[in-house]
Amino acid sequence: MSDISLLRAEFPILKQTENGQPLVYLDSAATTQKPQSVIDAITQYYTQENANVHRGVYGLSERATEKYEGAREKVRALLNAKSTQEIIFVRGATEAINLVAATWARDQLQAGDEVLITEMEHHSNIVPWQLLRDQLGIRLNVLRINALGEVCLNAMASMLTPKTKLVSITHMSNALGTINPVKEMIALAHGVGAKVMVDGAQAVAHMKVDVQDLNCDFYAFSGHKTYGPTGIGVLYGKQSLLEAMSPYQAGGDMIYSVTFEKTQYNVLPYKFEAGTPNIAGAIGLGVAVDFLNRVGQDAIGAYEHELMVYATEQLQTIDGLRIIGQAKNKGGVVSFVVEGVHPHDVATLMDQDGIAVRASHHCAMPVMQHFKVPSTIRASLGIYNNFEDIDRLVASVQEAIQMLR
Ligand SMILES: Cc1ncc(COP(=O)(O)O)c(CNc2co[nH]c2=O)c1O
Repeated sequence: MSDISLLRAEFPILKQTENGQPLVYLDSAATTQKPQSVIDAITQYYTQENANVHRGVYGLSERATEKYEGAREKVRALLNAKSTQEIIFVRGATEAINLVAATWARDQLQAGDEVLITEMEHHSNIVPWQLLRDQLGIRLNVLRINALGEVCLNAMASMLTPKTKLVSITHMSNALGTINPVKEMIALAHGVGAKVMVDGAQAVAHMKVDVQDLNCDFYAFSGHKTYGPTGIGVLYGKQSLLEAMSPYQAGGDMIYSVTFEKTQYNVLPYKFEAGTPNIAGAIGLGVAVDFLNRVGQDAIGAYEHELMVYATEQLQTIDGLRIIGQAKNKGGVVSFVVEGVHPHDVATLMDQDGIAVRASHHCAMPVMQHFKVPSTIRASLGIYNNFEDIDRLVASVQEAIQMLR
């Protein structure tokens, strides 16, 4: 692992204090902080390269297009997709999932067909399928989690039927930290002819993702959770599926020719990128990919795992504290509740100590229902966190509890 103190120095926001204390940022599952290289790339685009892409026949536009499409190639390589035609820029994982629901699913599913999700999904991978259930009459099945926050492959196999047309699963839970055995889950789903969407929002920044090795049909992630800017994300889709899908949004750039009688759509990936894209966001994402490649996704995940294990051990010494989510295969997320005190009150007091954690249902209300809690306090890790951050977290939790009890 690269020198963490040198890596921390690349993140300007970490130099500031919060309530008079050095900031300890432990909410990277919500959004990661941004390295100076990403910030500089966006500034450089707007100060030296800004022009609309794909249509200008002048140098500025050609350079902007080269940067934009260069970012797409970086994402292709990061995911090991076969072609840049399989890389669609969207706003984030939410839009990626909604795009598949609005196109592939609406094209392919009919009343009585089944979609399988897990109990640990983020709302962005629950509600789109509920809308289709209510509109198309499909059946939405839920693979339950166990007391540790894990799914069971045998239980999944027993839920798959010839009517299961889509399995949509998170690679890593934002609320529990559970890392799912997605490669095995994909193979099971393909065994009954179902396609698989993987929500990779919490994975790409923490582990190497190879979409060809996984053999997933769709893969989604958000740029802002991978050290990139907000408003840019990626949908990967197998080219054969994307070619057959109806367009998602209609307008400029997604067309080849338009008459009032008929429109011929553009080729991939542009068929799914209507209107002026988030050019600066894509360029920033490309530089974030450079950062991930320089540090190494698996190295980041291994370091965060060490911090997570240390944080779990230290927090578990606190009377009345219960860790929510103790999967054997777990990423850099520690969710917990404390007997007799509300998570929001604890997190509010922790903010006074300069500690930034999330107290919420984390857009995973079914997970909260499963564990019979209204919300949890969640510390989620990024490459810039260190063991001192964990020590300050634990001390602040202890102090908050003493004040509240
Ligand atoms: C697993 C998962 N899927 C999808 C999303 C949606 O991503 P977006 O489209 O970029 O918003 C999130 C966001 N998770 C969180 C956002 O804020 N706190 C979180 O835990 C997520 O954690």
